[in-house]
Amino acid sequence: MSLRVGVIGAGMIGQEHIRRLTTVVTGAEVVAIADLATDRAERLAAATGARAHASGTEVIAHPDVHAVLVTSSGPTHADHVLAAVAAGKPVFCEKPLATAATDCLRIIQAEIAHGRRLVQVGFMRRYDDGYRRLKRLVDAGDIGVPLMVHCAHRNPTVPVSYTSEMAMLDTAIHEVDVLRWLLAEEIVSAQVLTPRPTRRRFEHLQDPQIMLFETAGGVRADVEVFVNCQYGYDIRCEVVGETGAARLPDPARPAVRGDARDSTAVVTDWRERFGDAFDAEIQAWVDAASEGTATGPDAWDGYAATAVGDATVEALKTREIVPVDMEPRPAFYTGAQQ
Ligand SMILES: NC(=O)C1=CN([C@@H]2O[C@H](COP(=O)(O)OP(=O)(O)OC[C@H]3O[C@@H](n4cnc5c(N)ncnc54)[C@H](O)[C@@H]3O)[C@@H](O)[C@H]2O)C=CC1
Ligand SMILES: O=C1[C@@H](O)[C@H](O)[C@@H](O)[C@H](O)[C@H]1O
Repeated sequence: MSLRVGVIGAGMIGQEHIRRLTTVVTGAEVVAIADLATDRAERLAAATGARAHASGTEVIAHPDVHAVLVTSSGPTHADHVLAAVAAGKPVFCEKPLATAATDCLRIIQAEIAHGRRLVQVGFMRRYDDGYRRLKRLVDAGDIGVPLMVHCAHRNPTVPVSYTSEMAMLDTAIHEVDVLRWLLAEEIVSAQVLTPRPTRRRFEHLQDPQIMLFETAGGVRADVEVFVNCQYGYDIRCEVVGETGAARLPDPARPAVRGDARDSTAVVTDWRERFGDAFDAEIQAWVDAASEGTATGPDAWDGYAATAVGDATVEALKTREIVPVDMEPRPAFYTGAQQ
C-alpha cells in the first residue's frame, strides 16, 4: 500500500514537493493538503485528487493520513511537527525545524519520549551527488585531516522582504548543516564580517556577508553569502586538509564554443541546482516513513543548525565572536547519519 501523505503549506516548495510526491517518487500519494490560503489548497487538491483541509491540525489528525510533510512558513513548523509526533506519524519538515532553539528541544524531547525516530529535516544537500562524493572522500582520509573549509552561497537576487538576518537563518543554514555533516563535528563559535554592500541591494540589507565558524576540533570555515550576486545560483565548497584539497563539483553542463569563446552555463535557481537531491531526499523519506520511522537529517541536526543560527545573528549585531549555546547531544541521536 502506498504511503498516504498530508501536506501542510502549499506555497513555492510545497507545490514542488506535491509534484515530486505525485509524479517522481514511488510509493506515496498525496491525500490531504492544507494552506492558510484555502483557495490554493482547494485548487491543488482538485488537481491532484487530494482533499483540501482548513488547517494543518486537521491534516495531522485525519486517520487517512499516514505521514505529514510540513512546507508552511518557518515560524509554524514547530507546532505542526510536535502535533505529528504526538500523533505518532512520521513527519518531513522543511528547514528550519523551528525558528527558536527551545522549540527544537521540545521536538527532541517529544521524539525521545515516543521512542523511535519520526522527524526528518529538509537539509537536501546531504542527498546531492557532488556533496556525497565530497563527504566520502573526506571520510576516507584522501585529503588528510580537514583544517579549513571555504564555502560560498550566491543567489541571483532576493525579494524586498529578505532581511540581513535571513542571510543566516534562511540561506547559510544549509552551509551550517553541510559543515557539521562533512566534518562530523559541532560548530562552537560564529563571527560575521560585513564587506562593502552591493549597490544592487535594498537599503535595509547587509549583502554580502562573510560568516566565520570554528568547530569543536578547531577547523575554521568561512561562508560567503551573497544573495544579490546577479549572475546565477552558485554554491561552492572546498575542504582543505593536511595532504590535499577537495572541491564540490559544479553541476555538469556542456561547454559551448562559439564567438571565439569557450563557455559553460551557470544555473540560476536552487530548484534546478538541487532538483535531483530533492528527489532523492523525498524518496528516502517516503521509504522510511512507510516503515513508520525517519532517516537522514534528524531533529538534533535541526536543533544544532538553529543554535548556530542564533549565535550568528547575534554576531551580526555585535560584530563579536559569539559562542554557540548548545545542549549535550542525547544518545538517541548518535546513530549513523546519512
Ligand atoms: N530546502 C530548500 O532549499 C528550501 C526550503 N524552503 C523552506 O520551505 C518553507 C516554505 O518556503 P516557501 O515555500 O518558499 O514559502 P511560501 O511562502 O511560498 O509558502 C508557504 C506556504 O505556507 C502557507 N502557510 C503559512 N502558515 C500556514 C499554516 N499555519 N498552515 C498552513 N499553511 C500555512 C502559506 O499560506 C504559503 O502558501 C520555509 O521554511 C523555507 O525556508 C524554501 C525554499 C527552498
Ligand atoms: O532554502 C533556500 C531558500 O529558502 C533560500 O532563500 C536560498 O538562499 C537557498 O539557496 C535555498 O536553498
